[in-house]
Amino acid sequence: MSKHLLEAEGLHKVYRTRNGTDFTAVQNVSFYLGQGETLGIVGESGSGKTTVAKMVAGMIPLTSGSIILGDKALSGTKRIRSDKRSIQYVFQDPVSSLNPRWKIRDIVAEPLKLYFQMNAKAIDKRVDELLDDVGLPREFKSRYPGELSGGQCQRVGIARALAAEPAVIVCDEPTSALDMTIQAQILELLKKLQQQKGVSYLFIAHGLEVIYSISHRVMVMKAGEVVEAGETKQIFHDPQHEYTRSLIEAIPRINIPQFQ
Ligand SMILES: Nc1ncnc2c1ncn2[C@@H]1O[C@H](COP(=O)(O)OP(=O)(O)OP(=O)(O)O)[C@@H](O)[C@H]1O
Repeated sequence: MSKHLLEAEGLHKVYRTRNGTDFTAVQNVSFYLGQGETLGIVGESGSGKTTVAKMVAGMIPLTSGSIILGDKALSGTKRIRSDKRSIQYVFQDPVSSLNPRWKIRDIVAEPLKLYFQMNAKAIDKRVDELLDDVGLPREFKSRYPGELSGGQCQRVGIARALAAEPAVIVCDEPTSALDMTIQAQILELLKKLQQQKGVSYLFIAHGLEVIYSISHRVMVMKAGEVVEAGETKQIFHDPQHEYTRSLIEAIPRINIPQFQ
């Protein structure tokens, strides 16, 4: 049995590019995630964050390395249903991550049908509860994604992830397509849901300011490697690496009043 809920060891990803050459996107990345904890993964564009996130979620194969959830080693992409259920993904673009031809009811009900034996009445009740959980009116059930704002679509994406009752939700820049006020509301919602349900987040972000308030620990990536990892406060107040310092300097101070 592993010590933590999730342990990733020596993750390595080599992509075969279109011109037939190999490109190493992620090298020797290791981290752990405790139950009810948030690990923020931060780094500039192309640093390998999404590649790590997708390997953890079983969406792309690992070139090498291991991922252990609880006491179980997870295979790359050929995961059994219960392992797929345990790690859910919230995407960066809330609108395009939802099927435009499906009503909100059907989108949120999909994991319920896939993972749990529930009758139609129970599904309807659970969809209502999930919409309540993410702060959306129940009437939205009969709407389509195109009739909702970006922030509302992201709430639907979160409800869909929660429907699977996962141990871990990978949040891949879930607020970067949203404006500042909506960003803050979604972060608050994710924090509230974590307190209520004890779910763990792997939270990907470009900049440190987004993850300051939500992450217990932070892992900084650059060019496919981890340059620094530690408690959020330590990373902000006593960064050890020049690259981390440059990310901190890039933050407009007004965005994180607690940090001043
Ligand atoms: N399918 C692929 N084939 C080839 N190279 C890829 C593929 N997917 C990603 N890459 C490359 O791997 C590197 C890491 O990409 P990744 O998307 O993981 O970075 P990221 O840190 O999430 O970036 P962003 O913040 O822009 O999403 C990049 O150089 C990217 O071009």
